Amino acid sequence: MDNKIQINSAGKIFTTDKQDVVALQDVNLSVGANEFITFVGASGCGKSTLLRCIGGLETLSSGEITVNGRAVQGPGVDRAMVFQNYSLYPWLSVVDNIKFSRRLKVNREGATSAEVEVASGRADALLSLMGLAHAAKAYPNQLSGGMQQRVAIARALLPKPEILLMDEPFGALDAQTREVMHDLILHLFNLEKTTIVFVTHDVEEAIYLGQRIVLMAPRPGRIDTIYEVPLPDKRNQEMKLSPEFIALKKEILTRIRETSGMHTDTDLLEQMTRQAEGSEAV
Ligand SMILES: Nc1ncnc2c1ncn2[C@@H]1O[C@H](COP(=O)(O)OP(=O)(O)OP(=O)(O)O)[C@@H](O)[C@H]1O
Repeated sequence: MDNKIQINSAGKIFTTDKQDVVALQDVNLSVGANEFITFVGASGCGKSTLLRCIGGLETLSSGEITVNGRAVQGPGVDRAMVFQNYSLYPWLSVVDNIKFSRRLKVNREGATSAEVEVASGRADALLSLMGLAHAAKAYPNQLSGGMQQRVAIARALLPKPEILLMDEPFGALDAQTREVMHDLILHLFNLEKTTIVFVTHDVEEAIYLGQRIVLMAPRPGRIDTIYEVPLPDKRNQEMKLSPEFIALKKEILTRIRETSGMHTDTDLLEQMTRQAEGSEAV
């Protein structure tokens, strides 16, 4: 796998009135091209800070992050970000929200009508892919949370970014909508061949989506463990009941608890593992 993102000895210290916070300490990681990598870890372990540094929204205090071998020095069209709050423009329709960034670029660079047409074609394709064609003319306040997030993802994908950086994108959605979004994002990942870096609090989400999972630990924010997900690349919801899935979930939850002092219901997980093993044996 080609290397897309390289993080070398990354450190980030936030200096506040009261104290210095070491948000990242000696973080080293390679992310491959067309890899789906997920980040989990206790609150405050630096997940969002690292994502923002990759996105160029935050600068490192030490170390370096490169994308395609070039040092990150700010945001760029090669990296798109999607956040938990959909941050759509309320005064623009769905289709205009999706085309917005391209319109700015087109205006700035005095693009030809052919280029505008290509952008429009891709916007229409993304609308269909996201199941939003019927809502193209609607305004954000007329959409459900899941639909708004689909618009935000389509908008992020419009310029064909090589890397999609997602910070708790489904955190505000209900469980059922999240499942739909999971399968949608995996479908997009396969179609668009992007590299996806995805931050979440939800361990099940991290396993279901990720090829690798990076578990970070707090105080100081650092990488604790990297897990390979023992599931085929083509995922389906049934896999969440497999012994491998449940065993990994338990291992990660236990490690998060150990690194943060939080508690999980391990008895319940053990019971689920036994049940899943029982149904495998039948
Ligand atoms: N702008 C800032 N100024 C001061 N401290 C900050 C700033 N941003 C983040 N921090 C601190 O850096 C540490 C890491 O924060 P970060 O938001 O990256 O963690 P996180 O793992 O994403 O947390 P959560 O899961 O709760 O979102 C925390 O202690 C946080 O309080």
